Amino acid sequence: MELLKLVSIKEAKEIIEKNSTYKIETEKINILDSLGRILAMDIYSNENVPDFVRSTVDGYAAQSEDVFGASESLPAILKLVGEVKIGQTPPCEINAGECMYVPTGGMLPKGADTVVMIEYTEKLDHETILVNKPTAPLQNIVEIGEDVKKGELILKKGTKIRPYEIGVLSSLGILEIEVYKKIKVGIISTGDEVVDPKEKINLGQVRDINSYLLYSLCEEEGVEPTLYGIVKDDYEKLRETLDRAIKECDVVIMSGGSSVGNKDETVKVIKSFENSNIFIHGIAIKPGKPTIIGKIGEKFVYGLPGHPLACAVIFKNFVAHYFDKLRGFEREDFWIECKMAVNYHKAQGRAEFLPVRIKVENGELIAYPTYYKSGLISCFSKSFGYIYIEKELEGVYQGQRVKVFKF
Ligand SMILES: Nc1nc2c(c(=O)[nH]1)N[C@H]1C(S)=C(S)[C@@H](COP(=O)(O)OP(=O)(O)OC[C@H]3O[C@@H](n4cnc5c(N)ncnc54)[C@H](O)[C@@H]3O)O[C@H]1N2
Ligand code: MOO
Repeated sequence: MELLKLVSIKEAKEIIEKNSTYKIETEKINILDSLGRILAMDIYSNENVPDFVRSTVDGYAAQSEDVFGASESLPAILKLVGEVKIGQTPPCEINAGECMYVPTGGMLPKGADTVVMIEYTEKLDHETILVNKPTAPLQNIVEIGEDVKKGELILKKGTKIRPYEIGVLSSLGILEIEVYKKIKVGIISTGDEVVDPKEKINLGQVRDINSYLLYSLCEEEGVEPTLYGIVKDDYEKLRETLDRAIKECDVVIMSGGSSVGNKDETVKVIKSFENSNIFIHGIAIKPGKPTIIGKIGEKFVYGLPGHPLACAVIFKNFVAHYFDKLRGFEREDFWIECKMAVNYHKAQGRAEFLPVRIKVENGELIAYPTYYKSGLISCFSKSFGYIYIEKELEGVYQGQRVKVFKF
């Protein structure tokens, strides 16, 4: 029986990168439809935001020199020369010894360099204001271009659009942006024992988890999944479904039948396509060892392990990574540092992704492994994230500080 030739995680990622030649087209969309999409252009600001000096409080625009040293016992006395209306330009400039009422968000009159909050003033009569607290130059104001400067690169190609990016774009009046089209991903579950959850199952059968798991993982990545259903371990049917999926999608993910058993047809079926090339069959990772990654023409085809946990771990590490490459997205992984609750001995020869949940004990974050087998699914839903244990290590010790990455 042929043994799988395992590549390391690093090698697998490099192979994926080297083979990422497929081009994803771009499209122009309204910013309200752009949440989670990846920007396909650099965006420069063509104006200053704000483009006028703006007050951040309700109060009196004044010259800071005039209110320097003002106090309750010795207030500064200013002449009120008018009022700024919100959304309008000030009626006039102010000079030394003068002030003008300005609302929050109102434009500062020329001559003013500070705004005294209304709470620190007293209106003596219709044209006299007493100020009993000093304000420094530039206090309580937003300067021209303080938010965004004209000509500034505000969003880089490859940025994932969040609500905050949409806010910045609307502040500049940019309502249409160019993003990568959603990557179309075909999902095929295989296995004689796998049954659609809508149907009744018999002993020995299992409900299809992977179609649902992969579909939602795809949605989380902002790509467009299509389910091609469950295909029995039948070479012709699998070939026919893969042929259809590869024509209709940019990437195809199959699950099940990736190992070396008698009925594991995935490799045979991929190889039957004239223009196919399998560049990975086996990664030194737990869970997820018997993973297949190849191409049919220019399009990537994945054969993920049938075990649901393995399927999810491989998706996160090697499918999402490929989506990133196609869209120029640089992912940043953040972690939470925790203390390990117990000793954990890792399997030899493979790097391991160990699911954990976090508890707070005596003010410390403690990571508890949610003991798992890769054929299970519920331990992931009980976990916060995972710790990564390198291939060369034997395991992790109780009390050791570990990095917990969120799922
Ligand atoms: N002799 C060996 N046997 C196995 C090896 C090995 O190296 N030598 N590797 C094991 C590892 S590790 C994994 S992971 C699995 C992967 O197996 P396959 O990818 O070939 O998947 P199947 O055999 O088709 O299924 C495995 C398991 O998962 C269940 N399954 C499959 N599809 C679904 C689905 N859509 N929803 C829910 N569950 C699914 C299936 O019923 C099996 O229980 O191979 C080990 N064996
Ligand atoms: O790689 Mo397998 O996923 O350990 O069971």
